[in-house]
Amino acid sequence: MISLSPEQNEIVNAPIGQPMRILASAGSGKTRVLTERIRHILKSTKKEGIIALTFTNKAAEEMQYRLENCENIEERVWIATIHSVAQRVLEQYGHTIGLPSELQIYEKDEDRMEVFMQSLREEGIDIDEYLNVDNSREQRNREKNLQRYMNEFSLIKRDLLTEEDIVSSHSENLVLWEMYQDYQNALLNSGGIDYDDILVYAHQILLTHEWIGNVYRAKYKHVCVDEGQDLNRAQYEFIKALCGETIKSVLIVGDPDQMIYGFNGSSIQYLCKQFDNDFSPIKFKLNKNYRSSEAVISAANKLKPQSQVGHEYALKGQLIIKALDDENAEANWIVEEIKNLLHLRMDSDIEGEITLDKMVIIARNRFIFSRIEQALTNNGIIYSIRKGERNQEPESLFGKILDHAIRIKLNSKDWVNGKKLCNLLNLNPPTKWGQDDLLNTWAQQISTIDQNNSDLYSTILRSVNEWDVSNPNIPKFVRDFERKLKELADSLPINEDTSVENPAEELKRSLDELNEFSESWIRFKRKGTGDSLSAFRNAIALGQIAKDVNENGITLSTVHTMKGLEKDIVFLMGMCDGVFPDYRANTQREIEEERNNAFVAITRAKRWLYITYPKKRVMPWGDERLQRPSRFLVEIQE
Ligand SMILES: Nc1ncnc2c1ncn2[C@@H]1O[C@H](COP(=O)(O)OP(=O)(O)OP(=O)(O)O)[C@@H](O)[C@H]1O
Repeated sequence: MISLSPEQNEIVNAPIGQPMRILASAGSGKTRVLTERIRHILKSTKKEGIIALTFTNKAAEEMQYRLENCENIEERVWIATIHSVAQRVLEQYGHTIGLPSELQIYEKDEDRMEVFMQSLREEGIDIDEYLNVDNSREQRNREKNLQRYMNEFSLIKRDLLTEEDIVSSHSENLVLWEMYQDYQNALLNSGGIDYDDILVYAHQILLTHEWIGNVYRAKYKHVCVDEGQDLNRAQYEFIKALCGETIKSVLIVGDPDQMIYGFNGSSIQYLCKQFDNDFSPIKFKLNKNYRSSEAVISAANKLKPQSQVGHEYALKGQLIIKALDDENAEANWIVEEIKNLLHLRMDSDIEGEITLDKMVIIARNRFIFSRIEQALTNNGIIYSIRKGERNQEPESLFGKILDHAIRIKLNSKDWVNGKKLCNLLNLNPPTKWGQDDLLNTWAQQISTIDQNNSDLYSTILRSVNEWDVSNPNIPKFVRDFERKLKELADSLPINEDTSVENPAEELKRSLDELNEFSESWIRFKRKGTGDSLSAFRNAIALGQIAKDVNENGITLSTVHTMKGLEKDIVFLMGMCDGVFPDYRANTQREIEEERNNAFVAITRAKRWLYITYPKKRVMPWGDERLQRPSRFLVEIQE
């Protein structure tokens, strides 16, 4: 167990009951201090509960893991993302503001747009006129305008804007607020809400029903918030409403230099100003980097002058910068370097053997990885890509049918998924949505259609229809269908013609997805946050029970998915202007956020940092373009 520094200790052992704000630089031990503080509160108070709010599900799991050995941890500490806590408020108290009890989250953009468009069509509205599309023949214009409105709606929710705000800020489009209301009604008429609504409605519930906030406040007397620099207004106001007038023991920790969610409405002003105004906290600072070597800290300080100091025992480490002829040369050079490192095996800078799991390749965006993936594969080097937390769509027909059927079971008004299911199975969609018996009716229809596996598909619908939504018997479903799918596999003719759609592959994918479904259910039950089908479905939609990434081999990660994590050896690739900073960043504020991204990327390194860029890149249409090194790289080299 590493001992805490005097500065860290002061925070962990500060008197309990007062608001605290910690501004701390990369690698200065924020996460450690936060977990130790929670441990301290648990020990020092008898029964009081703590809500610990994280930014990602992964960070919540990590904190859970670190606090595992605390007594009564499950009962006393609620560790979750802000969205998960808000979702729980909705599940339990949504009815108090007129929301249906089985709320469906439309997590995909395409579904939200479809719900909106269909409701306009039903009202007999001329969509092109409504969306202000000049040329009605241009489908692309319509989609672009629609996407623009969807972004506006998102912004309204993330910034908690009111009608007056909209009217004063959008004088060129006075109907925006009306359109927003149309969109909200369209969602609710389909029995659903969107991702941003979770916070908006939960906030509204807490503001309008003091007693509901009191239910939480009776149990939880302390609130801790991680990654405070990434809060947007809706998130901040939700936390504030959760604390109400009574919770004063609020600790917020963050690093303004690591704010990288501006596209999500984040602003450092909630951490740096608003919290100050609302809570008058005691303030702390941590700027000693315990993670990185001198070489890494020096590079970080070039980007963010005086942001951090190294600690007494920081190793020298190394920074290697390399310009390569083109993207292939860059990928090959990195792969050769990885091989050299593996060959080296030991070095006094690195604890233990140098292995692939001690390395990460970071890029500004995932499109940069195509060459390096190819080069790693060609050299037989195992790698995995860290994915974001959003839900993965099923791919097999079996998986898709199951997914849509579950949504219909939960919400028979969900014509978006209902129609998709009808399309998949060649069924006629009903003229009216919302009847309880849809799945059974479709199951009967399929039985009469002559198509491959119709028996299997109708049985899926029937089985899902029979589930008790408050506690579905999913293990039995999994057992039954595992057997059925295996029987189908056994009956396949041998020597399948692989030039046509391969049924063996499709069956394998179906079984894999059934297995994933089963594992998700087990993880959901283990979390203990509910038993119902709707809680399960929403946990999937919010990525709360996503499978851990397989971190075998070397990791490839974008800056955003590497946030909060660390590795001994970091390769930062594709470091040319246009990629990093991203070509769309034009304003001063956007460029500063790109700088934050670069700062996050390099401070992931514990010991050795490699930065590379190609001197030319081939554009998708074949042109070769000369590249300039990233302006951030130039600064680091100065
Ligand atoms: N007092 C300490 N002594 C030695 N090592 C420490 C100390 N405090 C933290 N560390 C180590 O420093 C590293 C960074 O700590 P941590 O991840 O908590 O920092 P952080 O501030 O959350 O980082 P970031 O914001 O950059 O993600 C970890 O490896 C941690 O174990």
